[in-house]
Amino acid sequence: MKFHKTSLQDVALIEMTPFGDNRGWFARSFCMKEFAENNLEVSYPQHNTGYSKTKGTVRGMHFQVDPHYEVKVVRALQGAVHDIIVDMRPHSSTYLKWEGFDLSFENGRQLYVPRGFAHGYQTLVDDTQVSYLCSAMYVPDSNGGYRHDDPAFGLKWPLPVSEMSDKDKAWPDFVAPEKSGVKPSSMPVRF
Ligand SMILES: Cc1cn([C@H]2C[C@H](O)[C@@H](COP(=O)(O)OP(=O)(O)O[C@H]3O[C@@H](C)C(=O)[C@@H](O)[C@H]3O)O2)c(=O)[nH]c1=O
Repeated sequence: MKFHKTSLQDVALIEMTPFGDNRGWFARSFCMKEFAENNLEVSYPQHNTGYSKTKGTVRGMHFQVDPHYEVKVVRALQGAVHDIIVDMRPHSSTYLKWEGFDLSFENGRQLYVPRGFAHGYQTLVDDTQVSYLCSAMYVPDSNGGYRHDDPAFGLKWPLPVSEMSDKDKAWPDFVAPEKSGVKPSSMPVRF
């Protein structure tokens, strides 16, 4: 596997190393040893899959709050997505910065999303499956989110939005705690 740095602190873009033959190919998608050598989380008690029917579907921007905050390792098992993450860690050098990544079945790329990031994606084709390893169990009460079009972030999505959950339409505006003086418990990482 190859591990690439990105513009965001602690984020990695991971490429598989496929071994091709007459049947197709084989590749490692997770390796405890290689992740550990790259200082990445190695324990993932949950492995989730989300299927979206329609091109343009947006899910996000999601996180779980501390202490249930989680690393996610995201990839497209089928189809393609534009995946966006926002660094919500107040003490990070890339606090409130974001970056988008194209993840597809064809390119096999995986995105390593550290604890303290908001995460979302838009499907680029119909019938897309996204899989992600999670380093923490799902805890409904610790779920948080921001809207995909929150003006505080100015995220650029490649397509018009076709589908979205009611929950994702209703997330409140992000207000920077350092500006408002309010230190919300709904930040992924507590202030
Ligand atoms: C995430 C999750 C959801 N659920 C349930 C809750 C709900 O009834 C149903 C659908 O949940 P959601 O609407 O939150 O699914 P979805 O919008 O696909 O949520 C996912 O979005 C992407 C962007 C992420 O980053 C993921 O961590 C996750 O939050 O599944 C679980 O039982 N376990 C889980 O781990």
